[in-house]
Amino acid sequence: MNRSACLIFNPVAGQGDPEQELLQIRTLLESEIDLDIYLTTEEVGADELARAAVERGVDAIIASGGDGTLSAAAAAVVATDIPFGIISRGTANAFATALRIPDTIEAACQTILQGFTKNVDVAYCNGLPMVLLAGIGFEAETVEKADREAKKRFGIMAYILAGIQQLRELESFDVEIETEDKIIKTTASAVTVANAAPPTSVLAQGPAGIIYDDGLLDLTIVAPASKAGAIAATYHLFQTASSGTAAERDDIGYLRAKQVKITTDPPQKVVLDGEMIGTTPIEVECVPAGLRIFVPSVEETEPAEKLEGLPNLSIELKNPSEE
Ligand SMILES: Nc1ncnc2c1ncn2[C@@H]1O[C@H](COP(=O)(O)OP(=O)(O)OP(=O)(O)O)[C@@H](O)[C@H]1O
Repeated sequence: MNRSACLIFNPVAGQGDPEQELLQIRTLLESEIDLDIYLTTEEVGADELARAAVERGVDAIIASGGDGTLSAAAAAVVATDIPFGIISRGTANAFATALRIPDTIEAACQTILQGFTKNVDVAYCNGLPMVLLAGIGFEAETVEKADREAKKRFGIMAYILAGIQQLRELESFDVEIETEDKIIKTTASAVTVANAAPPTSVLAQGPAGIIYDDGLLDLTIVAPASKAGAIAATYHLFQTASSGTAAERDDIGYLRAKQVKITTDPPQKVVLDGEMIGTTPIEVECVPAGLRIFVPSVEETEPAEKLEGLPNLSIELKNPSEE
């Protein structure tokens, strides 16, 4: 007997041809999975459609769209034990990258077809489900500045341009961070509480690797003293994210905690999984193993070598025994 799933599809997400993409998904999945397909509209979002699917008691929920669609659907699936599939078709694809799920339609569908699932942590931030991260300070501002029009025109560049613009307006604030075992007070320009984060969420990259199934949140505090310092700190975090090492600058701090309460003076804007949700204070609590997602059976490893494409390339294999 075939498996079955509810597919929630955003027909305006990303820069591809949505009709073509839906057809591709159906072609790949429908050989083995009976799909009940729902399209999001401006009025009825992925959250509402996913909640209704949970109530119907479906076998699996698959969401396809940009980060907005995926996190809205995931939020409704938290703590239900219904397996959740992700087919990413957005600009940044932060969600899939953070959860280490392939971001091409074909590979994402293969992952779902293989049927291998894993429980990952989620969190609640001020009572709202959080899969990736909550950003206070300039990460929050970046999202607000990269509007939908700009994203459509410039893709991922929109985020970078918004980030650069934000650096020029850098402001610091007093912050108090209360975890289950300590209270930290300092001055900062950005505080990020991550459950999972892609390397492009630079301001979350204080610790050496963000672990999404350890029952803990990863906090990064960035406190540069000047604009030049902000650029240097951001660049350092970018490097640590790429190399998998922990940040080592006086103006970057990091810690892990099960739960955290953050108050700032003055109040700061907060972005939760890519959406503005208001201002500080926030309270974030990790929900260990709160979401069951389809993942590749073998984690993809980065290739250690890439040479193809270089001009006039020739590769000669040496056999040491013949020397
Ligand atoms: N049928 C529709 N018509 C217009 N807007 C829609 C429709 N369906 C969903 N939306 C809107 O799409 C937004 C979510 O977009 P989503 O994040 O999935 O894609 P994206 O913006 O292209 O991706 P990314 O955030 O990665 O750039 C929501 O604001 C939602 O209201």
